[in-house]
Amino acid sequence: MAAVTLLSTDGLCRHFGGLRAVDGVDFSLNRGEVRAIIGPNGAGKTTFVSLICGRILPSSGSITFEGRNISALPAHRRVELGIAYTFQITSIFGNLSVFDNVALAVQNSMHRAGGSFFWLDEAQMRRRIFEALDHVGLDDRHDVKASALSYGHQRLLEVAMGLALSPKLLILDEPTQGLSDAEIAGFCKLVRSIAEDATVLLIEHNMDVVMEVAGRITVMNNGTILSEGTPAEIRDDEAVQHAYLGT
Ligand SMILES: Nc1ncnc2c1ncn2[C@@H]1O[C@H](COP(=O)(O)OP(=O)(O)OP(=O)(O)O)[C@@H](O)[C@H]1O
Repeated sequence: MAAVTLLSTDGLCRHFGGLRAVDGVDFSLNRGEVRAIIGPNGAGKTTFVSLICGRILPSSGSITFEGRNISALPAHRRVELGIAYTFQITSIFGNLSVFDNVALAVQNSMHRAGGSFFWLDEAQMRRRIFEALDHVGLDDRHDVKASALSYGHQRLLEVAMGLALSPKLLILDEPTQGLSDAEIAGFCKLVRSIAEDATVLLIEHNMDVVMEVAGRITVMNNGTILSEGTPAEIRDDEAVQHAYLGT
């Protein structure tokens, strides 16, 4: 089947004063891919995905999602179009239950998107929340306070908060940071199952995870794309080894 472009960027730049955090990035992501973005600290990975989800706006260049220029749209409009994200910094409310955290994520996007999910009645909303919790394996912990979850489970809760928005594109920023080996193995399985319905873009430092889950890898360095290819191609790429692996 021919690949269909879901998201692309054209000459995308974001400068902070004199610093070119993202510097003329041309990027393309096909529907159904699991794409990893890797690169050394400060390469511009988080800035790049923040531009895609609208947390920050570009200095220049454009972002196209499903054929539509979304460069100037605020984040909540992009959520409405199907772009969901979880970031390194946790967005969980510890004193609320697991269920309520997911409910809040859905309600927030409903509210901010001007009622795009307005058609969801209470039963539908509950179903959607439980589906998301079931997907990450937290359904039996729905009434537990989020602060009582282990760190690994809190990260899964964040993924559930993204999944409950039924995204076409789910962006995960360092999702396995701080997880145990067993939790990381579970996470890899989870990403593969999410990818049955959605496109996944993840920033990941754990190379074992990258090699296992990503169909393709984009390597960033100094705000630009250094290389792109399959895990095998990237592993054998000398420029990547030099810049990223320091060998
Ligand atoms: N809001 C900001 N203001 C000023 N500089 C910033 C800002 N955000 C990021 N930067 C700078 O932009 C560059 C790219 O940062 P970014 O966080 O995107 O890199 P990264 O590849 O995600 O790094 P890491 O792997 O350490 O998370 C860094 O030099 C960083 O200090």
